[in-house]
Amino acid sequence: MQLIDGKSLAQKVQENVAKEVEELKQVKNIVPGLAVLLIGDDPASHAYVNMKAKACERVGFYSITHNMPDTISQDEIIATIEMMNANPRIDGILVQLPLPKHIDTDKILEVIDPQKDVDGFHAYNVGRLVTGLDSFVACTPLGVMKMFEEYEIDLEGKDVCVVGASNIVGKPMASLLLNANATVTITHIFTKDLKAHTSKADIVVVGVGVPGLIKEDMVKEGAIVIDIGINRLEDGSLVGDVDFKNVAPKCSFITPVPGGVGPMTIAMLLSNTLKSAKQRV
Ligand SMILES: Nc1nc2c(c(=O)[nH]1)N[C@@H](CN(C=O)c1ccc(C(=O)N[C@@H](CCC(=O)O)C(=O)O)cc1)CN2
Repeated sequence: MQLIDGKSLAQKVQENVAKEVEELKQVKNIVPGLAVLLIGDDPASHAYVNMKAKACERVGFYSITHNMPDTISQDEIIATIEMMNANPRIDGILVQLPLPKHIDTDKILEVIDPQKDVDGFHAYNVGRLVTGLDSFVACTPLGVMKMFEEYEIDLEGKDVCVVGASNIVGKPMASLLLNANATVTITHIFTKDLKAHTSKADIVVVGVGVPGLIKEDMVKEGAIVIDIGINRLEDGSLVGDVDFKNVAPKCSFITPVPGGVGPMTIAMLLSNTLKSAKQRV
């Protein structure tokens, strides 16, 4: 069994981004800029946004965080996004999710200029991804693809079971895998027999937020298991959606939580923002 080390890979991606930022500054006098909108007081969202701001600082980006109370109106959020759309120093805009219940997430995401949509959540970029065109791709699934590349895991013709069909993880993950010529099954809350699907798969990718959902008898011998789940337990510890201790011995490759896919999310956000800055006109 080989552990896929997301922490080290994320570090490597960040170092490469930092080098490219230095070049971009010297050759074109461009400093990539990221704007983050953080609405409400969810502690996990605050922690992730802080991590993003620190990562931006490390690689030499300009970044701004718009911290807003959860009493804010939808129109005020839209006005802030429009301001960022028009700001020439800003190459990437993201709205930290989840949003408070009174805000319509789909409406908010549609306002972001698709050319600055470094989270890849805008319908324009989702459509381009599905059709196999170049686009901004959601950071977590993009990070998983980077892991496959780094560990030379060939996807062509592989049976992959994606557990979870969310817009930010499961669906873009399935599109990326399909574009890489894998045979993809997406399972979700209404799937009748989850085990029937996972146990046949060469690769299982899970991101649903249910601690320990994937058990030893649900994966085949030699499977590759990618755990996108991030669940904070009452004792403060962090676990994924896979029963790691019992599943790992059966796997050829597996990602841990923490230190697996999570750090790749921020690394790929930096990479997407750099890509956007390079496309500045
Ligand atoms: N607008 C977005 N919102 C959310 C996204 C996203 O990509 N865009 N993803 C998640 C949260 N997220 C980034 O926003 C994120 C999650 C986890 C990690 C991470 O590095 N996790 C570490 C553990 C960190 C800890 O101790 O808490 C790990 O798994 O090792 C980074 C970013 C939902 N919202």
